[in-house]
Amino acid sequence: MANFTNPIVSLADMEAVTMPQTDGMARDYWQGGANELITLKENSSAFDYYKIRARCMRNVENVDMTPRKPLFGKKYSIPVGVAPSAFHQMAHSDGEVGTARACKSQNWAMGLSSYSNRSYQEVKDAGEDSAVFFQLYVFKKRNITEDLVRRVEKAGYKALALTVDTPYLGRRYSEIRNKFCLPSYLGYGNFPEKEAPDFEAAVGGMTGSTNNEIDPSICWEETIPWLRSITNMEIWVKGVVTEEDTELAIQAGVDGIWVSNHGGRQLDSGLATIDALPEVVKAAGGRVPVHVDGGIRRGGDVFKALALGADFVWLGRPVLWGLKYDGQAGVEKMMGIVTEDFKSTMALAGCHSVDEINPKTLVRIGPSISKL
Ligand SMILES: Cc1cc2nc3c(=O)[nH]c(=O)nc-3n(C[C@H](O)[C@H](O)[C@H](O)COP(=O)(O)O)c2cc1C
Ligand SMILES: CCCCC(=O)C(=O)O
Repeated sequence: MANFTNPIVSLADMEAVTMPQTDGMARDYWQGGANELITLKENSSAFDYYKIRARCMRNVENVDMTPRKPLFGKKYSIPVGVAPSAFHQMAHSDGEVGTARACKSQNWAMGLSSYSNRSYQEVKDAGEDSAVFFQLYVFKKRNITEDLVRRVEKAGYKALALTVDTPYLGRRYSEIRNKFCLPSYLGYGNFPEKEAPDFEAAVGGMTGSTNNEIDPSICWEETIPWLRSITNMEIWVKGVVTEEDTELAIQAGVDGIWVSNHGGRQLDSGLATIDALPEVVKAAGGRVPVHVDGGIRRGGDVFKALALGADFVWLGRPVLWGLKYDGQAGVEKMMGIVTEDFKSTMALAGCHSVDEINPKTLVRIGPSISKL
């Protein structure tokens, strides 16, 4: 463990003590976002427009945090999971295996990035029932994607989370300036050496390189049916933020929708995800589950996302802070803080179970959202 002496009682504390001790290239990669960071910042700050209407005198001696619905038939401890993020070995030598062990020990769900350092098989072995989502990028070389999909299905992953907000990498100024590259001693765990996609070539967005391996031509009509033809896993889409795309996704037959703007790393000036969530939930109309990520840092944020209709929420950067803090134990510590904070919010709001967290428990103040 690095030398952290401050008591850590919130995720903000964990961020504050770990980031100054993180190498600049990694710190910029984790903390950065697209362009002027407007969406990155608003993902978190927009939660403050929502206020909780607390009920009292409701005997909250027992509070049950189990999710409203099982996920892939399993009851996790809490409707909060670990979102897929790339290159966990930049935070700790255990990498995604440490993260998966923490998920298994705390009974949390986990998504694994296509760009993990450790392989999907190592992560499945470590995380077992917790390692459920495999986040998919579709590459121009479709045979590489197809082979990967077949391998992760065989390993026991339950669903693909097809990332739909990244036809090109966003323009992340800090990565462009410092020419982000994966340290040479780390690898791409999911690809045989000769097929490893060229992440560095993607840095900079459309102008970064003509050799971007991610296929920017993916679309509803072609890509979802193609994935269906090669896998029996569930197919979810990660990165939907509008009612229009919710409808198209459902028409295309997806099994679930994950509202996300990639933690503000892709399109800058997009809506904060907590503000995009209600229109997606309304358009989905209960036909498929809706999950959300982006800027969630407190138990109150989890509560608000559930109140607005999300079935499950996911954390990105806090997992990296936890890993940096102390590997598996650090991720477990981060999870403990979120769990305590969510439980406390539920009790103080007078909710015994997640089912009781509904739109009536919230009001929104401040600038309103209206379509033009
Ligand atoms: C360093 C980093 C790497 C990421 N890598 C991926 C990735 O490989 N695939 C993906 O779909 N999303 C990726 N994401 C986005 C996360 O899955 C998630 O949408 C986002 O981090 C949620 O926002 P938060 O960090 O504010 O919690 C990454 C995010 C970060 C911070
Ligand atoms: C090509 C993208 C890889 C990781 C990623 O999604 C991110 O850095 O946000």
